[in-house]
Amino acid sequence: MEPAFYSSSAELVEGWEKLVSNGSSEADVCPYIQKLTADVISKTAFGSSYEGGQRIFQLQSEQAKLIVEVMPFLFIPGFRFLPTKKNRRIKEIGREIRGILRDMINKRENATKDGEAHKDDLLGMLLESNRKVNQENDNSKWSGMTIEDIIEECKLFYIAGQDTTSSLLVWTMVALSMHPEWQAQAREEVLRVFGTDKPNFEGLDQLKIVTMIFYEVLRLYPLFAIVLRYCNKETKLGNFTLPPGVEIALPIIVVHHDQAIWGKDAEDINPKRFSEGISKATNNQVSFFPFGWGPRICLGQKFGIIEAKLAMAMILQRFSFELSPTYVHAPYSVATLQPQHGAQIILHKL
Ligand code: HEM
Repeated sequence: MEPAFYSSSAELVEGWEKLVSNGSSEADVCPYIQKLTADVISKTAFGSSYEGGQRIFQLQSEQAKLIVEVMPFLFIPGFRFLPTKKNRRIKEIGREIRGILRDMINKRENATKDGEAHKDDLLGMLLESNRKVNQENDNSKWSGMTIEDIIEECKLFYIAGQDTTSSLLVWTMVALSMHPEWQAQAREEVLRVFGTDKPNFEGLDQLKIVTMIFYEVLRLYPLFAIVLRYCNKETKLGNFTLPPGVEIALPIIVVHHDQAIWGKDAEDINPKRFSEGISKATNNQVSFFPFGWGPRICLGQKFGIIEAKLAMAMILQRFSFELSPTYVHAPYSVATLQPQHGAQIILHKL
């Protein structure tokens, strides 16, 4: 993982170094950071480079935008089955993504048969564990995952592993631009731990201020505004009894902004509230859950935080940054919480 995190972050900062060759330059950082996290997930999950997965990312983001557009009509029973232009495009995209992934899996299986494939990425591990389960059962009865299951897992990793970490990094750059005093503290910490050397995993563990800033950014801008739960059986929730079949929305964004929990400055950026860790900041209540909670909690939270820390450390080592006057603060939710009009930031070479 470390080489993929490092090489993709190095590519990002090298690109920005060219951009600021005259000292300073303005850019919407979103596409650069999206490319970084797309590259990392492509390499670690599928062993392919960004170009290999580029079509899947394009299709998934088009699909997410269309889904947000049709959402207001979903209360009409059967609406999603109507052959409207948008519904047809959503289905078409789904078919194209499944086709690309099926092709990727077939190629990998053929390469494995020829003894060529590597097994240390997610796709390799899924196929290998599937092969073992079936061998243990003498291939008599199919008991592993089906190709369709594997396709669904791959789709989930593409969407869960890319948009999330990129949004965290983008919001962190926006927050640190709004609060240069925290940007200075974060840079001081990074330079104290790494100097101008290449960051390593052990050092990333020592970045306490950067971690506090990430938590505060995830509190104010939780990438998923809500998570959903479905009651399989009658469930007691406080004074309520919920019958089976009921779906519950847990509004992360509302809890994270609640003044009764976080105090009068709930709307302000104050990383200090996490200086003694999450349990102290929340009084041991479940009031901070940007990665969800319970058995379905995010599988990639450590992955995402380490990836973001490494990228942020490399950015802080090389640049200072501030918001451009053209930036408009408008968080909106398309699959994840994103700045609606981009994140225009002025980068200065250090
Ligand atoms: C800062 C980054 C991230 C945030 C804020 C985040 C947040 C979340 C949330 C809120 C959920 C739903 C949990 C629930 O329903 O309780 C989730 C699920 C998931 N995430 Fe993440 N995520 C992040 C990064 C990642 C990364 C980098 C990966 C993969 C490498 C990943 C893989 C997954 C997977 C596979 C699930 C589904 C787990 C399941 O249903 O059992 N996430 N994430």
